[in-house]
Amino acid sequence: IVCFIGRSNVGKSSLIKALFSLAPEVEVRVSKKPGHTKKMNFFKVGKHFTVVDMPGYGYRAPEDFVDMVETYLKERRNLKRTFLLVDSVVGIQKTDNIAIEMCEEFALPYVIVLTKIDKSSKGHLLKQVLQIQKFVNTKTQGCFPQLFPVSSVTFSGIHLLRSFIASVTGNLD
Ligand SMILES: Nc1nc2c(ncn2[C@@H]2O[C@H](COP(=O)(O)OP(=O)(O)OP(=O)(O)O)[C@@H](O)[C@H]2O)c(=O)[nH]1
Ligand SMILES: [Mg+2]
Repeated sequence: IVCFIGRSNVGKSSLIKALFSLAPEVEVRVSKKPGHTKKMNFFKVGKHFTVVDMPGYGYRAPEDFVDMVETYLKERRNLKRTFLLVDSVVGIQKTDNIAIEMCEEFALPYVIVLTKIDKSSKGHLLKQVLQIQKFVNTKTQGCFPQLFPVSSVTFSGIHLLRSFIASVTGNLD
């Protein structure tokens, strides 16, 4: 199992949709309104692999978010990796820090994915990437050292992330 967490509207559902665009049995709902995903959604991919789309935290998050998500992340034994999505336009926000602290506290192996890279200029993106990379290198323990910048609109970075997920879940063919 791998799961995707991040602030409301950061692009979790869109990313899952982009990653599994080749697997038509995976049907992901995306909405313009933040706070769209209210429950944890489980998508079975193949026989041995499940993806979890989590509700977003922050703005218009469901009230039981903390209970639902924290409890899940804390107790899930076969959770292979947690993908923590950060909006590349605005970088790491307060609520992202809370999620990062939660991953650190539960000693979850997690990976930071930068979303919506089509929205900012190359220069702005580079600045955010360097800043977040420095944060990862100096302030985190459980975070994978490489960032994955992606766009669900242009599909930039999607192939690499898909391969990474395949390798951590043992689904490489
Ligand atoms: N430009 C751009 N827009 C994106 C990208 N990914 C998502 N969006 C837009 O961002 C909005 C939110 O996307 P969702 O995938 O629903 O976000 P979410 O994180 O699942 O949101 P919640 O379910 O509310 O937590 C939608 O309007 C998407 O079209 C991207 O890579 N580039
Ligand atoms: Mg969603």
